[in-house]
Amino acid sequence: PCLVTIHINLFVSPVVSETGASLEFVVPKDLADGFVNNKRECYKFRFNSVFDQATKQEDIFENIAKPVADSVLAGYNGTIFAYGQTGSGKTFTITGGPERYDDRGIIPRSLSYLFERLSQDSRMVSTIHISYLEIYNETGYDLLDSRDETSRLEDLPKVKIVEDPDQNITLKNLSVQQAANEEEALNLLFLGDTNRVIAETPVNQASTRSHCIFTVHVCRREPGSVTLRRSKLHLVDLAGSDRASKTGLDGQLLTEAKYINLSLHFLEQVIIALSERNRSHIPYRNSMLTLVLKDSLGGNCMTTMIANMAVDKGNIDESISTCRFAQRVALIKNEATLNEELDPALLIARLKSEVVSLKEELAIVTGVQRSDQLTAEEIHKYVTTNINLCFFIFFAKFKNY
Ligand SMILES: Nc1ncnc2c1ncn2[C@@H]1O[C@H](COP(=O)(O)OP(=O)(O)OP(=O)(O)O)[C@@H](O)[C@H]1O
Repeated sequence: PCLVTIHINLFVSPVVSETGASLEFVVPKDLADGFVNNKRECYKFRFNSVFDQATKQEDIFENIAKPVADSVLAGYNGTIFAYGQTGSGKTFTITGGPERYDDRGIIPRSLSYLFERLSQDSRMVSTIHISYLEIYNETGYDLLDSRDETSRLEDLPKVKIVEDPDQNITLKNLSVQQAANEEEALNLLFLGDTNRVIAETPVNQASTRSHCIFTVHVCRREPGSVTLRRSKLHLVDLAGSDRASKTGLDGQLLTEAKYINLSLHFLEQVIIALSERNRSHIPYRNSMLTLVLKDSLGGNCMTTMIANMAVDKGNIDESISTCRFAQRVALIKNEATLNEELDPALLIARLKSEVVSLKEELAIVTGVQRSDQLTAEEIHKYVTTNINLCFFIFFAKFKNY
């Protein structure tokens, strides 16, 4: 199945027309000059769905996040990422607005939904863990650090990527904390968001210029079963995609803009490579973002991209560039598979209890009670076999000489 879906979330009243799930930008000749392309006036893009500024957060959750959360409960990985220029509503969509309860975004609604569904399903034993990572200028920071000393981003624990020989990625120093219920999970979200805000200064609005990845790790098993089902839900608030060339920045801001542009460029490169069927090499290693999302973009994952746009006249070129990026993402076809694995400790316990009951059955049938000690006959058989084997090896070596 095609698992990459693109949804457009419009914030500011559009100067574009929406027809079903497509968007049409009509750029007047005078505006086109110096902005986009003064030859072409009409740009049309098709998407899985288009939401205008009147759409409620609840509708966004029902249409976009709920199907992904359902697949996570079924044991598949899921990713939802919000892409778009600064101020287009990415944080509002992913986390929500601070003022009204109805403005809760995808993260709190997904947590609430996951805990509700897990509590209804008494056939499975489930646990939820949370991690929250911020990537700023190619360095990862653990947002779930609960020490009170954080006043700058640099005070947070730095997260390092470690790759094992099988090219599996682990994130060293990123805490993964258990949440027993919705309230505990929301407290972790709050802790992470507080660290995000504290680490900012008016000069350094890091959250605007960093990528934030909130991950819900779900582990499920039937009572007594040795099979574990592990899945992850990544909810990603990307840095603003504004093009550095246009923003007229210098100094630290320019450095940040370059990092963002570069990491989004590498994200695009990975996406393009994934959409080409015969490509054997996917350039995940170029940036921390693509390495962290390695199993969540093209691999074993249901990926949904939300392209946020502030579609007013001044932003028309950024909006068209966002649409173009979204169209390229739509070309990826993922094959998601169920993440099942055996728990070795449980497997050994099960095999041991099977041995005990088989011994009991055997004792009933043969009338002989087995113990863990070998019988004299078994010891004799074992010793004779070994002597014969040594003799055979000696003979074979002797023949070689
Ligand atoms: N659909 C919406 N309804 C009401 N307010 C919104 C909506 N979308 C965004 N806003 C408001 O617009 C402002 C900018 O939105 P937001 O911070 O989510 O943008 P952003 O894309 O995350 O920006 P940045 O890249 O700087 O992080 C915020 O004050 C937010 O509350």
